Amino acid sequence: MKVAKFGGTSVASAEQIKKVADIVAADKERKIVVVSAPGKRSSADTKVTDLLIRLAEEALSQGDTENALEAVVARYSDIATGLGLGDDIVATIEADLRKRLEFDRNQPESFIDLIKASGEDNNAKLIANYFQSLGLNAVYLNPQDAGLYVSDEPGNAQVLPEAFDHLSKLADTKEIIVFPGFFGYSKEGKLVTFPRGGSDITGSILAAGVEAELYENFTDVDSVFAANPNVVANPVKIKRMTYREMRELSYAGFSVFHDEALIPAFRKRIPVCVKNTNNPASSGTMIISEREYFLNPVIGIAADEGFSTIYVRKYLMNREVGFGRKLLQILEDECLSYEHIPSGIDDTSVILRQNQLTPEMEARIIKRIREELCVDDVYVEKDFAMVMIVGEGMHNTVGVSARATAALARANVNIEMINQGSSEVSLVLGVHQEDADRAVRALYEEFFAGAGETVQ
Ligand SMILES: Nc1ncnc2c1ncn2[C@@H]1O[C@H](COP(=O)(O)OP(=O)(O)O)[C@@H](O)[C@H]1O
Ligand SMILES: N[C@@H](CC(=O)OP(=O)(O)O)C(=O)O
Repeated sequence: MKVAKFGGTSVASAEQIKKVADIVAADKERKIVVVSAPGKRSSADTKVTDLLIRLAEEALSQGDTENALEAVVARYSDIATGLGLGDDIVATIEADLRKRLEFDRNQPESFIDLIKASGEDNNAKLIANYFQSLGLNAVYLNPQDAGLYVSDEPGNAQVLPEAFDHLSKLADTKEIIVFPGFFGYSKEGKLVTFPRGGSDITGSILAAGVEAELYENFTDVDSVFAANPNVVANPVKIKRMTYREMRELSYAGFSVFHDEALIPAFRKRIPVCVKNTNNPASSGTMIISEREYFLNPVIGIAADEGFSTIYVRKYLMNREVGFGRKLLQILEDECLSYEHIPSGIDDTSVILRQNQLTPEMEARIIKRIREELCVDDVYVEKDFAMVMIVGEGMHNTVGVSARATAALARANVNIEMINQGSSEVSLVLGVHQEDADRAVRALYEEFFAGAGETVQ
């Protein structure tokens, strides 16, 4: 059995959904089909998920929900017409949305989750309906009925271990199951969404649950490339990569596959294949446990923006037992997660996602660190990007860091931070945000110039 997930671009229009049906019908092993909400039809378009967030926010601020609701219904109506489906399905979708808008708004985050998850839920119903109209033996399945239980963290759900047992029962299905991505239910029956882009996570959880032979992730590019194609022109295609290479690269900015989606597939050793809905004949990228890496020590270069550094200096920090624990305790008290902690003798920098630091939070953290840890200096610097060079071959190849730093020097990019060693497969370079694209291009040129069309 294969689990096939189709991303927002693959289900953005009737034309795209017809391609999805062809792909599903072409292989009888494709028994579980996970779908996203309709995504962008062009770069200027708006994803249905974003239209739904707007709708939820209008409702919460007692604004004009009718226009916002119309914009969502119009997307489904266009799709239904293009697929030759009757008006019933659109009426069902509109009624569903109106019903959701009546739910309790006292917990705004849960209310937003309920509205935004309707994008996937209604699309799955519509696509199941379309498959049936083609004579395919297909059914829509709701995540609650399937037992996809998750933690009650709105917009940030994590799968609960018992979900896998429930989902394993789907392995016997005779029908093609059309399953909405992006959300599950808490044990108390509350709908909770995964982080944005989380339909990839649903697909991986299902693939692990049924122990699929393959998890296919259909998107709008022929493969994972060695660098973001929006930054580097015609980057080389990656044929094979390991779970940990993909996890590091997607964490660091390869938005083609969600970084949290690797873990369920990895634990059950389910191979993942990233493929193109617009060109299914192309072999795509296989993500597997191990690969040979004699061709190039590096497999990809990614960059992600929006990081801040809390810089702390205290003379004799190295001798103060418990300093690191106390510093991290302050972050824990304030519910802040961090990404890296490069340290010197008398200094340490805590790098964290900037979106966690409101001005009030920043002022409170600085005050607490200064007063409770009696430091000589503490301040926050903003707008950093983390550039990550990733490859299984890096740890036993001499000179990767030297090549990387020399390439950045030639491109006149100042390196603010280097973190190497904790991960065997990556090197992280902190640079100013405005230098990030230049850094990626310089590193790509250094490691991939003349590499041909594909790597590994
Ligand atoms: N290294 C990369 N390789 C391939 N695509 C990438 C990479 N980095 C970023 N992307 C972007 O990811 C996009 C696909 O992801 P996404 O838009 O989330 O697709 P979907 O709608 O299928 O979920 C591609 O169109 C491409 O612009
Ligand atoms: N629709 C959700 C979940 C998702 O995975 O979408 P996509 O497949 O378009 O990345 C989002 O936009 O976040």
